[in-house]
Amino acid sequence: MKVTIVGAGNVGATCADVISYRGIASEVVLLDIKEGFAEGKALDIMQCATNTGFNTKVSGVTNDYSKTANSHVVVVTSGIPRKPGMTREELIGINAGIVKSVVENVLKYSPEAIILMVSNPMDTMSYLALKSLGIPKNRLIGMGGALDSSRFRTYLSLALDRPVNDISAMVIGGHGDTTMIPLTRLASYNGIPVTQFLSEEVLEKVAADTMVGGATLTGLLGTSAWYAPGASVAYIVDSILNDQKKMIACSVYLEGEYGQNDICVGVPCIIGKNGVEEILEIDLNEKEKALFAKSADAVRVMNEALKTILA
Ligand SMILES: NC(=O)C1=CN([C@@H]2O[C@H](COP(=O)(O)OP(=O)(O)OC[C@H]3O[C@@H](n4cnc5c(N)ncnc54)[C@H](O)[C@@H]3O)[C@@H](O)[C@H]2O)C=CC1
Ligand SMILES: O=C([O-])CC(=O)C(=O)O
Repeated sequence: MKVTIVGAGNVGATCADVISYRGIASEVVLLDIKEGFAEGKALDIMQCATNTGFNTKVSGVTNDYSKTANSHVVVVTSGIPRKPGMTREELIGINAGIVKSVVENVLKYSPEAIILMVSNPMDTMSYLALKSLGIPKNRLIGMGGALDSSRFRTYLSLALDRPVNDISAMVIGGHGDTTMIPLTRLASYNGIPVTQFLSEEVLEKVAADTMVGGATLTGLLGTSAWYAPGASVAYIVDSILNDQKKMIACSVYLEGEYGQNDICVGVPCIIGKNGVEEILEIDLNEKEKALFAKSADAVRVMNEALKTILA
């Protein structure tokens, strides 16, 4: 199976690395506009093969979309990342134009591909890609909830001082500092609600830390994170290519689910060989429903901004 990753920067190269060493795809193509950059990253990753034991073929190209032909999955990481003090939403002016031209080129050579959107502001970039390409909605997946949920689980694990893989928890809503909704009420430690172990005050701090998880890392690193984002993309690609039907919170197009229409925002989905195979409508309480509606409103404001930016 072939995976193309557009943007060979921090996130794109990490995706290629994780997908390769875990043997998720047989072929990975990295594409970037910077001359020679994707070629260099691909060679470097390929030269890990003997010492980490994978056989994935990794290649890099400078802006030559013909080399991406017939990809099963295309991951879009092209665009600028934020700097400390910025929001993801501030990236829209530059990233909207990049994402639009990238996905149009991608589709020319891989008309059946499932597109995995990473570039920020991710919910709006997902909406932009879906609307400008007119592809079926099951083929457009925005990556945000997988990462936000892994951060939520990490902070819960630190608060509980228990192994992270014993913890189950999910973040839905927009992929923004103020739009994420960590579902604390439903988080569990081996099936036992975490509310039995952690005080309300601690849980509130865990939720707040999760929401600004990306901003915290941006402050520490000077640019946004890449290891966990790359691993989160690989997790979704694995579920698609190996038809694992994992339940993953992803930004997908809603038509009535959760009371929302004509928007891409994070909800629990079943991800398999057809991309988004099902949207799960879980029971939210009144407070969670109100947060979800507010989150969707904020994403909608960004979607509206596309009209002026791309005019
Ligand atoms: N959805 C999510 O959870 C996450 C989203 N992101 C977003 O992913 C994007 C990439 O982040 P990084 O990899 O850290 O940035 P980066 O700057 O390291 O890499 C971006 C790459 O895109 C390339 N690029 C720019 N325009 C292009 C075009 N037209 N065609 C092909 N390549 C092009 C650049 O040359 C650069 O190599 C950012 O928008 C960032 O905000 C980052 C982490 C998580
Ligand atoms: O924080 C950022 O700008 C990048 C991102 O989306 C994340 O790491 O969650």
